[in-house]
Amino acid sequence: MTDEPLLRVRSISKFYGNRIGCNDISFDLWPGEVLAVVGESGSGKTTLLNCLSTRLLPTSGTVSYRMRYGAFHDLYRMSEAERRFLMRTDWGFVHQNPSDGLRMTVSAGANVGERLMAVGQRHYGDIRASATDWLGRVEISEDRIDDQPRAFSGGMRQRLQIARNLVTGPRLVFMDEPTGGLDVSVQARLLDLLRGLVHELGLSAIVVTHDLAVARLLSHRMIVMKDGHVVESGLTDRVLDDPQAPYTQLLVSSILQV
Ligand SMILES: Nc1ncnc2c1ncn2[C@@H]1O[C@H](COP(=O)(O)OP(=O)(O)OP(=O)(O)O)[C@@H](O)[C@H]1O
Repeated sequence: MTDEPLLRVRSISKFYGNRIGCNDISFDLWPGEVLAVVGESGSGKTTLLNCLSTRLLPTSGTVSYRMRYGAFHDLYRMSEAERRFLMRTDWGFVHQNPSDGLRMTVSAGANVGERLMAVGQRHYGDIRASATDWLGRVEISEDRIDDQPRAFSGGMRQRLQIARNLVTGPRLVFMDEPTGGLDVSVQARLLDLLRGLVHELGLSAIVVTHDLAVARLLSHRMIVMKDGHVVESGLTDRVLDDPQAPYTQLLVSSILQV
């Protein structure tokens, strides 16, 4: 642990014309910390995640990232090439829909291996060995390495997407509803796996979810959004066990009733 954050987010706002996407969001993300961003549909979670991961240009505000060599860089002042380099090396992005994060018509092994090639690995045997190792870590059996992900179940695809993202040893992973769209039993297994990997690798992550159970299991801290604003933030257990904002109280109680 260092005493400096990995990401500093200051007054990020994104407007779509007159419509608020997200408004005046600030927080620090610390090394090894998992932050959940929760809220109902349309509250601005995806807008915020896309602004933080430089997929969307905010209307105002700054996001700075502590590079491996220690200096903070303003993400929106970097060149496109520098941002792409960060995305390939230091960051991962796990999409809700695995087909957005995988190449569906190349083999599972190649999906994992090509990320290693993108960071400069050239030795075929080493790449194949790392891919095999990572498939094992996400519980995909080795004999599926040459199969294409379109032949996989939804849960397997999502596990493959996770392997593809983690194989390069990123420091920060963005996740957009990583267990959305999966059966409940598949979700539980995936969450367990994710929790183990995040812990083992000491990853920092920002996880967007509308599911408070996902936030509870994965995150240390959470922010609750409504209509583009943060209505409450704090340690996950505190927010869920003792919500202060009326909106969070409603969210927590409505979940408990189902
Ligand atoms: N490309 C866009 N153009 C115009 N308005 C948009 C666009 N994308 C999002 N919005 C609006 O911004 C607000 C926040 O949307 P956002 O998708 O960030 O919410 P969300 O919490 O991620 O919702 P969901 O869980 O349904 O994805 C909504 O009012 C939405 O209609």
